[in-house]
Amino acid sequence: MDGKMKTLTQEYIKTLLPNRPQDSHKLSFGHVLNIAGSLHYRGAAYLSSIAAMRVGAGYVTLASSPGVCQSVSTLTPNIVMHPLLTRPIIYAEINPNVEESVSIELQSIDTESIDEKALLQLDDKLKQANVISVGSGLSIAQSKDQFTVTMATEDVIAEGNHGFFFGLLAKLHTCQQSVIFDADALNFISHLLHHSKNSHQSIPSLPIKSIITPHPKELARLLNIDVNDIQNNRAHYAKIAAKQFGATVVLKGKNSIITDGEYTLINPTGNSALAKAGSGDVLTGIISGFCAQGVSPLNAACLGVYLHGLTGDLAAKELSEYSVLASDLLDYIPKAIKQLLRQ
Ligand SMILES: NC(=O)C1=CN([C@@H]2O[C@H](COP(=O)(O)OP(=O)(O)OC[C@H]3O[C@@H](n4cnc5c(N)ncnc54)[C@H](OP(=O)(O)O)[C@@H]3O)[C@@H](O)[C@H]2O)[C@@H](O)CC1
Ligand SMILES: Nc1ncnc2c1ncn2[C@@H]1O[C@H](COP(=O)(O)OP(=O)(O)O)[C@@H](O)[C@H]1O
Repeated sequence: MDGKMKTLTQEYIKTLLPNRPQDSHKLSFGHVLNIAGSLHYRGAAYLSSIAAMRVGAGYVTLASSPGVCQSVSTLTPNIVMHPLLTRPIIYAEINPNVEESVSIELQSIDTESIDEKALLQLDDKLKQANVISVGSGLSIAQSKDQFTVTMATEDVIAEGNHGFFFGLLAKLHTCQQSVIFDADALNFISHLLHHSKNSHQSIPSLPIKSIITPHPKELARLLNIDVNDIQNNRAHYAKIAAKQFGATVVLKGKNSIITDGEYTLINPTGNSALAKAGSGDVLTGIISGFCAQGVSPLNAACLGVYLHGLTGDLAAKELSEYSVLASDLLDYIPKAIKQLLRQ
């Protein structure tokens, strides 16, 4: 590939498919550690984990709250669960019937926020995995957004998954494996960069083999610019992000852009069937599954985006662009791979 922007072709994509040696076992095809899901977004953990296995990864571990792990394990026996320590959120409730000075009562509720101590539970898994995906459905909700609080009580308000994520970023910083940052992982980074009270704290740079998969609004948050500017010059801002974060960037949407800052590719596959909640989580799983099999970040991003779009095209042919669900895409991944192999 030269330095100009090229459209991905099926012939080229086929050359990126990893081999399947017969003298092999499950770990020959890689181990994905997927840190995903939260109280409201359990489906994202399922979709991203299964998609990784559907494209050939040999082993997927889902690290999430016990509630998410339980839900996903009822849906599928194929994923290994790593339940993480959670903590209740302390919040203040104001009783309107009494004077405010005496009205604040501390309450606690289990919102499945991951405790910072869970970082210790990840040490071994981070060593075992050869790719880490983080963020699909992780939830950046802070208790402050959910409950009525006063200045006086702000100190005791726990901050959702923010502490856990900040610690994770520090751990991942020196990681040599491919790391895919999706959805709320990107929103956490944006928050740390542009809105955190602690934005004076230096943010660890991303690991050396990072892939970020923003939709346009997520990229707008990361770069702190207007989403319309991004949409009017998608390749330009994707390249800026690649250079700023030292990562391969997948800027999602119709004709997704893939760039590492040097090579820039545009994807021709996909249709409006993919504009359905959860289809981005499927993409993250597909890319991590290819990274697990030893494909480089740029090639895994190209292969993943093309195949995801092709999956949507095949699904729409049978189900219509109206009716495809993100979970249907999982069933069309094998058909899309077979089409690539036939070619
Ligand atoms: N089943 C599950 O468990 C699912 C879980 N999910 C998980 O949910 C979490 C939140 O993810 P999220 O993308 O819904 O929220 P968020 O980043 O706040 O963006 C919302 C706003 O962004 C905009 N916007 C979005 N797309 C855009 C585009 N292409 N181009 C331009 N703008 C775009 C749009 O703003 P508007 O245009 O309305 O101003 C919209 O209101 C995340 O962790 C994800 O993994 C989901 O995958 C769903 C299925
Ligand atoms: N109209 C479209 N044409 C082609 N691809 C699309 C279209 N709409 C969405 N997609 C693709 O679907 C996925 C949506 O991801 P995302 O916006 O993160 O949604 P979610 O968070 O709900 O999963 C991306 O891969 C995007 O490129």
